[in-house]
Amino acid sequence: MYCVRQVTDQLYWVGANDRRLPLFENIHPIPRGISYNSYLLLDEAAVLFDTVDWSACRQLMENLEHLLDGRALDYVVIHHMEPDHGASLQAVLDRWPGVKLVATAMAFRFLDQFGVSSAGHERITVKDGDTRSFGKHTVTFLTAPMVHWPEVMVSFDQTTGALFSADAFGTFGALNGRLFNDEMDFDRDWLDEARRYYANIVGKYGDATQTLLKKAAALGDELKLICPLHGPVWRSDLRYFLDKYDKWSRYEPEEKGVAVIYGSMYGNTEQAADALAAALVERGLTQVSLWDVSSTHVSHLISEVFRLSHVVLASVTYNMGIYPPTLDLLEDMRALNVQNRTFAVLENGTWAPKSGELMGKFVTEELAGCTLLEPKLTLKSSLPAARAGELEALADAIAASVKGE
Ligand SMILES: Cc1cc2nc3c(=O)[nH]c(=O)nc-3n(C[C@H](O)[C@H](O)[C@H](O)COP(=O)(O)O)c2cc1C
Repeated sequence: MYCVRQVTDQLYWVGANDRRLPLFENIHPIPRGISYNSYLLLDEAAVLFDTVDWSACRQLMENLEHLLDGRALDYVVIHHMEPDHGASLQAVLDRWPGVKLVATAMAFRFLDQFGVSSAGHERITVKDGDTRSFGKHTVTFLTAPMVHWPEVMVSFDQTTGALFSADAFGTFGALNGRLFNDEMDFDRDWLDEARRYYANIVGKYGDATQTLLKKAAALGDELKLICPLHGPVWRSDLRYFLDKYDKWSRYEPEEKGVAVIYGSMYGNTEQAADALAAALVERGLTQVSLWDVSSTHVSHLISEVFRLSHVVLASVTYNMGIYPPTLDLLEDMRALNVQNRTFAVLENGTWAPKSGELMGKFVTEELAGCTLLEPKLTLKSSLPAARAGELEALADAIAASVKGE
């Protein structure tokens, strides 16, 4: 059975949802699933913008058969050759032997590398700024290198104002019938997953995203729709999501607040982290969150670090080093280019506490624009009530920094 949504008079969403995939990129948990968006333009030419993951191929084909209704598919525009969008290309090429391919030179190279057999299909190589008319609709192709992969391009339909934005503006989560941002409470139900998607999938490439945002800004009021490869289509309040992307890609926090992330084996570090979080809330901070590094997937922690201005890392000492899950988080922050955050550290050790010094060094030497607040709080196995004043002093320093005092 087909499942399509009309986007504009001649444009249709023909993608599919996957609610069975446990891990996106075999890394990131997606308990709410994922959508693979694909779009069909039925103008004088029938144009497919991207395909879907192999798991969603059958749905894509049924959607296309339904809408084409015996008519041939004329073009496939490939914005991104990653297999979650390119894997079903072969089935489309085999089904419509006359279909022509439109992509960047690098995307065609990747297509060959992934083993897609396109013999007999005309290849139209496009460069940044090239334009093509498909009938009433004239589309401009804009390269967006490293907005995830180097071959990426986006395209802009001048007629409808639709930006096919590839992985930019994507979101984790299956669509479940709702396609447009105004059919859902995005801020309540989707923003956290959108941020987690951005931070972990695109987050490393803030500069590339900024370049794309400038191209989008140059479109001005002509930009009416954003059609990403995952998640909702934006047809209203575009500024809201463009502003989020602007903040995230500048590595600016969305909120002034503190993520307290602790690594603890026997509960003593956890207890101190709990007390610190409570002390921060008592000082009037409303954005305080507390996370166990061992039981929270690192993708959520990265997302929280992108959201908030301050991070407290509380970690036991482990073989004279940082607790391994906390070290993983720090390394992920470095890999994803986390910048411009204020950190505080709390360490624990029974015979030679060392994790605080190492975390402080990592933050100041490995993460661009990040600063370390004093004092560092050192626990020797546990924090006795008699030392509560030291925890209060750390809370004072963090709260003052958050409030900009
Ligand atoms: C495998 C292992 C290695 C450890 N290495 C160190 C160490 O190098 N230095 C130290 O002071 N404590 C070390 N510890 C002890 C813990 O850091 C310490 O007991 C801490 O208080 C535990 O805090 P928790 O109750 O939050 O788990 C180690 C513990 C384990 C299990």
